[in-house]
Amino acid sequence: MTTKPTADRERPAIADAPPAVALRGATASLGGRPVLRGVDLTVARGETVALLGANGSGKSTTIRAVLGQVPLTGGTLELFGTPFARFRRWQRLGYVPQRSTAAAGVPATVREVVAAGRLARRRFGPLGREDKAAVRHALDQVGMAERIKDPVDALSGGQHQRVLIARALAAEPELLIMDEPLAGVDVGNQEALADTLRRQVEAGTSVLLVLHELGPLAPLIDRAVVLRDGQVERVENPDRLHDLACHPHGAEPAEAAPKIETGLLT
Ligand SMILES: Nc1ncnc2c1ncn2[C@@H]1O[C@H](COP(=O)(O)OP(=O)(O)OP(=O)(O)O)[C@@H](O)[C@H]1O
Repeated sequence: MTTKPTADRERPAIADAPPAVALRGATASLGGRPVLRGVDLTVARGETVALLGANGSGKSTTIRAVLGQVPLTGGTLELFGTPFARFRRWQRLGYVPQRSTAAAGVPATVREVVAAGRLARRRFGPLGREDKAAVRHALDQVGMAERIKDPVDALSGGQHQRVLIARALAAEPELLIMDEPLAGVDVGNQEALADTLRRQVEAGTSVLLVLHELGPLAPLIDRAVVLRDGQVERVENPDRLHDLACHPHGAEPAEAAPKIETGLLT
């Protein structure tokens, strides 16, 4: 894990910067059914926010709404302080989709998949030196550099997942959005990925991620937003303090809230 990208990230100063994500009163429907029913979600610059909740509670839909993949029927969304309709700087975002939706069976090499993470940063055409360094660095970070020439079809599920994480890292994003990034990844590699994510966070990256189990990522989480039936049920800090600013649905006292334990919310 030695290669470094040649370009610095050119981040703006993050003190006092508008939040990476500001979703307010978001409503959305899928298949004619309301799926998000007034979700408020803020990810401050440099913050790591976990979305938790039972199957079908709206976690993936929330992050897909943040990415513009699910249109809002109500409420507002701002990314880095820019109303969504005017937001164009997609290179500031990296996205790791839910594994089942990402396994499309496309014939591509590991290098090609990870290089796709550079698309928002460059014109079409051959990879430049910076792109190649970023691809190599991202693969180093997930421990997959040795498989760079392999077809992704030849990877196991967990290895494929690590390549998808590398694709998001290759974008050198200021906001990483990940849908169950550790699904199918073995414990040893979960620890390694948690370490990678910790370095991203230390470098100032904001992170929004869907998790079923906090696992080795637990120490990184600043706030956990628990969804239920398309609404925020509660918001918890690691020390179980509530963030009322982000919890418009009536938070219970912290001592009454059940402790967030691995696997208990699903
Ligand atoms: N394409 C779709 N058409 C219709 N309904 C959908 C569609 N996608 C999701 N839904 C519904 O929206 C609701 C929220 O789904 P979502 O995928 O956001 O849940 P989730 O919290 O991410 O669940 P999981 O933990 O199972 O990934 C569910 O009831 C689901 O059935």
